Amino acid sequence: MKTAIIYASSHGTTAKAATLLSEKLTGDVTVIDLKKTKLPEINHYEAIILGGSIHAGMMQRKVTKFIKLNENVLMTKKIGLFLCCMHEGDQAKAQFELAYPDKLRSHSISNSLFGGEFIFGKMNFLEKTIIKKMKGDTVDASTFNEEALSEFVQKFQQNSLTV
Ligand SMILES: Cc1cc2nc3c(=O)[nH]c(=O)nc-3n(C[C@H](O)[C@H](O)[C@H](O)COP(=O)(O)O)c2cc1C
Repeated sequence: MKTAIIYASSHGTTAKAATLLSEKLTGDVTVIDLKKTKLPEINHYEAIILGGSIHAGMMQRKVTKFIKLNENVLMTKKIGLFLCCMHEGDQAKAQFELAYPDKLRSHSISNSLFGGEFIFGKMNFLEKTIIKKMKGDTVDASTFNEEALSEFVQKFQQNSLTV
């Protein structure tokens, strides 16, 4: 099965998740960074995995725009959706629901939250100020969840055989 992992990442967490996914998935997998490839051609892929992260409540516009432009084609593919963010529980779930349209979420065969990372060395001054105020310090933190990523892969592969 030809699969494309299409993502946008601000500080590298989603990029790391995309690479890990490509290593764990079987078959022919291509990783596409929307910062480098603005209008990827997706017709020849049977499966598409979309990923982004949350900054100030919103997923990257590059991902949202890609979804809008390809809405109809995406509904003909096997779809996986993931999100990286630091909020957990209901807040994370609400962010996920805001990031991906209803129609695409219902159509997806696997979707998950992979947690996130605060890497102060990669933040600009404004970002550092915002996160320091919110968090109370400038210590790097990670909730990145490789187990959730492996479960996502398992479900994606299992369901792609039946759908
Ligand atoms: C300036 C800034 C704002 C953020 N805002 C949110 C937010 O609103 N909700 C959330 O859950 N995580 C938030 N995060 C955490 C990011 O989602 C997390 O750092 C994620 O790992 C970023 O992934 P990326 O490097 O692929 O962009 C924020 C991080 C930064 C630096």
